[in-house]
This record gives sequence, C-alpha cells and structure tokens, in this order.
Amino acid sequence: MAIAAAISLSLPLQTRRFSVASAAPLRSTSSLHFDSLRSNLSLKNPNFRVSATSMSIGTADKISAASFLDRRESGILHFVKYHGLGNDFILVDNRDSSEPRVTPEQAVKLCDRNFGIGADGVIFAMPGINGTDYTMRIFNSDGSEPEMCGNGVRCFARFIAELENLHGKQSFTVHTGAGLIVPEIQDDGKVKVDMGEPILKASDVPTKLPANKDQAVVKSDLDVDGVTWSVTCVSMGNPHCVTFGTKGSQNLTVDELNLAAIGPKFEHHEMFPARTNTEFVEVFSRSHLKMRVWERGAGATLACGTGACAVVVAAVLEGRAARSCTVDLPGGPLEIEWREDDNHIYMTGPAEVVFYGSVPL
Ligand SMILES: N[C@@H](CCC[C@H](N)C(=O)O)C(=O)O
Repeated sequence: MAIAAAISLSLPLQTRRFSVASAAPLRSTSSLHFDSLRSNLSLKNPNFRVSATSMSIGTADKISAASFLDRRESGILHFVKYHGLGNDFILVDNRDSSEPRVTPEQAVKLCDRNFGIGADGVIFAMPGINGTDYTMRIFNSDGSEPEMCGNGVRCFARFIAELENLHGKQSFTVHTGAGLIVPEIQDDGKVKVDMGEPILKASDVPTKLPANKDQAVVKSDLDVDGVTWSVTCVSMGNPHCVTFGTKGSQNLTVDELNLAAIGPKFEHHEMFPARTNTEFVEVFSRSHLKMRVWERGAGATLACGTGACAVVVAAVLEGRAARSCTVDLPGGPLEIEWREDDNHIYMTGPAEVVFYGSVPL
C-alpha cells in the first residue's frame, strides 16, 4: 500500500519536474521497484541542467529504504521526500555525523519548486544528544534554521522507522532546538507527538508586544499597515502569532484572505525580533477550528504542526475553544490536545513517503 502510493506519486513528479533519481521503498522481493536514475542536476551549477532520464519498473531483488540511502557515493545525496498534510520535506540520513550534509545555500536550491526537488524544508536525522535517541535539525526553504517543525517530526519518525527497519508501534526521543520531542508511531501509521509545553512569556516567544500581568501576549493589538489585528503569541520552540481577526471584527473567513500580501508583513513585523509564523483562524465550534498559515522562512504552506498547536493554545487562552480540537489546514486535519495535567500539547496526524531520490551536490 505504501509502495503503491510512493509509485503513483513519484510518476507525475518525475516527469513534470526533473529528474531526481528515484526508488520506491521496498519491503519484499515481490515489490515494484524504481531503479536508480541519474540526472545532471548540479547544485554547484546555478543553471541547473536537467537531462533526460529513463525509468525501469520491475520485480526487485531484496532492497530496502535503508540500503537505498546507504549508497554513499561521494557528491551524491540520497534522500526521501515525505509530506505531512502537504507540508513537504527532504529527509536526509545524517546519523553518522552531527554536521548537516547539506548547507543552507544548498537547501534553498533543493527546496526550489522549479529548479530543485521542491519542498518546504530539508530535515536531517542526526545522532542523539543528551541521552536522546536522535537529533532533528531542519532548514526552511529560505535556508534559515527553525527550532522545531511539527509536521516534520512526524515525517522524521516514519523515516527513522524505515531506516531502522522497525514495524508497528514505535516511539523515539528526539532532541530539537525546542528541546525534547517524543513522536510515537501508532498502529494505524499516524504519528502522535508529545510536543512539550507551550511558551507564553513574551520575551521568550519572542515578541516586543506589551505583555499582560502573566507576561503573556493575549488578544493584543498589532498594527499591520494601518489595520489593527487582535493577536495572541505562542512559542512551540518556534514563534507563532495567532489571530482570529481584526480588532472588534466578527469571525474570520480564512478562505477570503490574501495570504501572500499580508503574510510577509506579519513575518517581518518589528514586534517579532526573530520573525514569526502567523496563523489566521476561523472558529467553527469549541472543538473545530480552521486555519491558514504563513510560515517564517517558507511562506504559505499547506500545513504547520507547531502552528496548529499554537492555534489551540491561543484559542483556549482567548476562551474560544476547548483543549481538544480538530484543526483543519489546507492539507487536511490535525488532532490537537493541550492536556491540563502535564501542560503538554499532543499532536496527531499522518506522515507519508512521496518519493525516493538521488541528486548530485
Ligand atoms: N511547518 C512546520 C514549521 C517549520 C518551521 C517554521 N517555518 C519556522 O521557521 O518556525 C511545522 O509543521 O511545524
């Protein structure tokens, strides 16, 4: 099933864009197998050249994701592209080193949707530190490095399971820039993640907006190009500005927003010294929200896991929703729970392979 999905998704991408080498994840000798393809795409060359490629589909000898990624020709990057509700990432097996195998500049080129593989970010699976099983680092598509990525960590968990040939329910401890994160692959293949506690202290979000007596920024006024928005600021390790609309307005209709026009104005607003991710939220009920996101360093994406967590925290703080919500994103729904007993946020959602590939660096 996973193999069929990988193959059908691979084909349009292969033919439409370019030529990353491609291979489907294979778990048995009867599986279909895309043989390795090679392109002339060179990240050293600013004018990427793309060559014609050939593809073979046949009955494979025993080959696995791990063995595909294990090929260590110098100058070639083997990767797996995953997505979590359309928030897509290039996953790199970096377990042998704490130095990312791709530079931020190369990440920008790899993420380019016309001249590269196309992704919202590049994620590295690295050796654990401080007693954790693994470390996850990520570069956004603009080359900046965020502290955390919610959809990314679900993809990360599935990637590790592929690499380590693990099946069924699995849980890992992952060191991130946001501290310890614990994803658990469930029996149905979805990943439930203990995202830790939200950070509300204004200076830690960080935001320069005036804080309330609890040092949090809740329902504060933010002037953006002469329009006053009502915002609540939450860090999930990375900064989020959540808005349910302009000051005094009715419920937002998020489909009507011109995200490309207003998103960058929030991202680069002087009140956010580390820039910010911004979530625009529509409330359907106390347990059902809809959001669109403008991500720091990546722009409009189809989903943002840390953003969905921040949205539920903000909705609870503003008295708009209960602690357990379905959050609809353009790419699909996430289940989010902000537990009262441990103050942790739990996010549950899918993570899927898109295709396997190789690219010269
Ligand atoms: N899409 C991610 C968040 C990725 C990082 C973000 N762009 C930032 O710079 O903070 C998610 O699913 O959480």
